Amino acid sequence: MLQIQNYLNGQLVPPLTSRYLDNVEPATGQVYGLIPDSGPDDVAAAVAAAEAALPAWRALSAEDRGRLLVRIADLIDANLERLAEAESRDNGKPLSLARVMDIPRAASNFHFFGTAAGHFATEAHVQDGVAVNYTVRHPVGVVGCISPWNLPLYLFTWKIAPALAVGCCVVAKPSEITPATAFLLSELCIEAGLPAGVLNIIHGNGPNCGQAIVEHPGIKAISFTGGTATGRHLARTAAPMFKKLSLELGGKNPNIIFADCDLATAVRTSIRSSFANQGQICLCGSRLFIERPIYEQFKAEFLQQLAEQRVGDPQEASTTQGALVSEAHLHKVLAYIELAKEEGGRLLAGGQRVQVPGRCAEGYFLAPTVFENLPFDCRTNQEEIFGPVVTLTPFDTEEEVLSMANSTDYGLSATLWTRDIQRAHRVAHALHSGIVWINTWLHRDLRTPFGGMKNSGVGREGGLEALRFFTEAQNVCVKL
Ligand SMILES: NC(=O)C1=CN([C@@H]2O[C@H](COP(=O)(O)OP(=O)(O)OC[C@H]3O[C@@H](n4cnc5c(N)ncnc54)[C@H](O)[C@@H]3O)[C@@H](O)[C@H]2O)C=CC1
Ligand SMILES: O=C(O)/C=C/C=C(\O)C(=O)O
Repeated sequence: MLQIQNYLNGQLVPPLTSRYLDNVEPATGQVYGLIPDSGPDDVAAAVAAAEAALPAWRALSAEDRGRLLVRIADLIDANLERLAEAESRDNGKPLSLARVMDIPRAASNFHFFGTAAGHFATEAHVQDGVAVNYTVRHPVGVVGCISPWNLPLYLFTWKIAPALAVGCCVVAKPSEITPATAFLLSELCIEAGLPAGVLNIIHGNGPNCGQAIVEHPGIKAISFTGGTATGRHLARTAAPMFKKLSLELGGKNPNIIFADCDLATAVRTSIRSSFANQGQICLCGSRLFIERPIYEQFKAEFLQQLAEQRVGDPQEASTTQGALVSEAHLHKVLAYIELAKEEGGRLLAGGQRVQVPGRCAEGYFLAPTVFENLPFDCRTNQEEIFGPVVTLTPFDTEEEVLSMANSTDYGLSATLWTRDIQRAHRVAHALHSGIVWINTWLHRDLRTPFGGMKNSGVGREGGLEALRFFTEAQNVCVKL
């Protein structure tokens, strides 16, 4: 049985609470490990360790800090197979996906921010020969990073790496549902020689452990990715303490397909943007809007390619759809499928739990599900389902599709498919989304601002935005 430990002040230690939570393998429904059920005392010890480590860590040159981060990136690369297996087992995602997406991206996060810190220049403003102002960016101090279960190591490292790069020390909590790769990362940090206390990984649930991180007065900034309701609660706690907040929350993203698109590429990519990671990516396009002249053709080709998806044991090479992350999440998604039927949706594919024979008989598998005939403003089309469930809706005009696409409380990402370059830019600029992909999906450049509008979040991650978030700007004015 895998028994996970906290990474506190450079050591792997049991929680001060002495309590543990079960860790369940979603593909089998069986408990396969234990994770610390840490509480406020564990968090306080982590903050104390981080505060003690801070002066030496921030005094290191960006190059020296970067060298350590790149060493961690190299160790992630060297342990790719072990990490991918752990991620797949913990989350239910296909091993093949963890191998090519989650773990390589975790290494890229450390590599990118390890090298980026050396390019992080300060600004200067000269006032007509009268004065010069220059901006110093100091590390914020000890920061909290709280991450979700859908892309566990990928999102955990996306927060930790920029914080460490600029000289902050970190108290981090991975999701209690998928703690395994964060634990393996703590072993790699020890192997890399990361100084004690610079990064502390405390495991536990949201209300006890996450809440204690948000409430602790020693934590100066919080970077959070997760559900919108949790983000709202977190903001309510942190705002009166004037903590800096970066919130990456939910999405209900439109995928707009115009009749002049490259249909084959649009269909193939839309299968991925609908169902990758069992639809459990905040960037998945769950509302497909198709221009009426190609609606039937798109639908037929989409359903034909969907039939080639294989729901099965995440460890098998042929599997494209693994298990949903938990029994509770499976039931949440199944409840939305019932709601879609009640709202008048016509079921075109899926809609039911899948029984995978053998070791996965008790796993949380769901057939990729497609509905049509639902109004754009029904709950199915407005609320985040965060699973392999999409809707198809025809449209006639650009104006109509924009009003449907922008109708939700979310504004994270959007995809549009067209060969008309002017329309592509016009529609992109009119979409209320922090991220717009034209003729592609999840094409990432780590330098770009990443985040959402409306209820999809506050602030931006990525590139300079992340480096700025984890620093305090101080202006120094010198009279010439
Ligand atoms: N990136 C995204 O957009 C994600 C969206 N979701 C959405 O959120 C829904 C709920 O999923 P959950 O697993 O419950 O996500 P969640 O938002 O509750 O969990 C994310 C992280 O926040 C922590 N957390 C929970 N309560 C907290 C608190 N009071 N203070 C500090 N940290 C806290 C959790 O332990 C976890 O590490 C999902 O069904 C999905 O719709 C979930 C995960 C990722
Ligand atoms: O940074 C990325 O490429 C992806 C981020 C995805 C999320 O934040 C999410 O699914 O929660």
